[in-house]
Amino acid sequence: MSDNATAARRSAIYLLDQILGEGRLLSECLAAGALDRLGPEDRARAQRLALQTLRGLERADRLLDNHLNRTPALTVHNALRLGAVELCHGEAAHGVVNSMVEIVGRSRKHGRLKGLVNAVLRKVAAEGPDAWPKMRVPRLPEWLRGPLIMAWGAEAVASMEQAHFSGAPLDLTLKPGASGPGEALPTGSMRIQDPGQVSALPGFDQGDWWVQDAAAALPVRILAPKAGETVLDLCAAPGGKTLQLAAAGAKVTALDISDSRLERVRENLNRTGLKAQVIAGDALEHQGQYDAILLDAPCSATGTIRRHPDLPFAKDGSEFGGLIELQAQMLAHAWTLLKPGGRLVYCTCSLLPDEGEVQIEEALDQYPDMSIEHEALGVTGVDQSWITEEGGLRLRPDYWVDRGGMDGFYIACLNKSA
Ligand SMILES: C[S@@+](CC[C@H](N)C(=O)[O-])C[C@H]1O[C@@H](n2cnc3c(N)ncnc32)[C@H](O)[C@@H]1O
Repeated sequence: MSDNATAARRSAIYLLDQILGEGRLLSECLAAGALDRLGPEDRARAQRLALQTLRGLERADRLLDNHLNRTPALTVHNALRLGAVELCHGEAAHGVVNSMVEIVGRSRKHGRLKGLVNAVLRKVAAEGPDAWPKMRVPRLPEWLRGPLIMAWGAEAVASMEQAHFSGAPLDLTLKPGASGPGEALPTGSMRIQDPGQVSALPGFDQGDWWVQDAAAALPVRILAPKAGETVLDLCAAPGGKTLQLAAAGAKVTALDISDSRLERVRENLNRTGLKAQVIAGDALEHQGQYDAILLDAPCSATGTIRRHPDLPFAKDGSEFGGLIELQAQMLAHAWTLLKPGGRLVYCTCSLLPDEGEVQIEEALDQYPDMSIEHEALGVTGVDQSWITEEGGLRLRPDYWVDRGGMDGFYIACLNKSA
């Protein structure tokens, strides 16, 4: 057992404690420096272990429940969960068990439970790997499952859960004229199933491409920015869509309320050699007049659970009402910034109709100068069956299932009468 492997496991358990105990997102833990003590390889390993454990948490708990009389303290439970998941993914039993026994044994508070950890994990090592593939696909928590079944039906939600459990490949958006690694998807993105270290892929240093889910690349393809147009990217960070707008030759204003997240936009612009005016500010206070606007509004992010399996555990849906209200306010203000005859793409990486279809239905009722631009959805690779009644695009994680799915998104292109 290497010290590094144990260090990565200890950090993975810390992440699980934060996510499952404190309701913090993985991204928040990372921003707070949770893995700063580790080298790049162990940092990647700790994240991978935590995410893998969250994807398989329901199965791990079922296996562990057979051998636990009562639920142990959270951090010990998380060590057992991580151990169970690793064992069921084929990791060598002695390495996993010894590592978890060492980690728990060193804890001043829980050290006496190392015997329990040893005994339980040995039992899981004996029976878990056979049982694992026969267990049901882990389900979303009820606070999210219920509304999604109401919206899409039980069968669709089961398919989404399968997609969440499978995780996500890496998608890239190419700079116009550049080439990049991977398999070309129907919409033009490139897909790599097992990418390894992203910065080591060909073309990264040259800025030939950037990481962006294939679904997340569609809003800008639908907006179809033209060279020289003034385009406002109202919620820009970390900047995948800003890069697409800039690469099309538009004069881009990239605004976001979070200066720290805008740092990522600046880094991405530098690496790719693309240009945009970057502004830290509140979308609701911004002024100006633009030919086109992209409003990628803050949302529940429930469309990104394939990549962020921490989300259903860290959240409970209590902030959704506030987000839905904010989206409506942002759309109202963005509409005042759009020149007559201009177009606005509204999108959210959400699976909830209240953050997508319903927002646009209500806006179309409310604004006499707003209409849907149906032709905008005629983008290469867009399946006609994804088009919704009001004329938007509904993307789901269980679409393109044979290729590895896509993020859930809602996208609509709105025209302002001249
Ligand atoms: C869905 S993310 C945007 C993703 C981005 N468009 C991309 O493609 O990389 C939503 C963003 O909205 C920003 N945001 C939240 N409230 C805001 C506000 N009042 N004004 C401007 N930006 C805001 C968040 O900081 C976050 O970066």
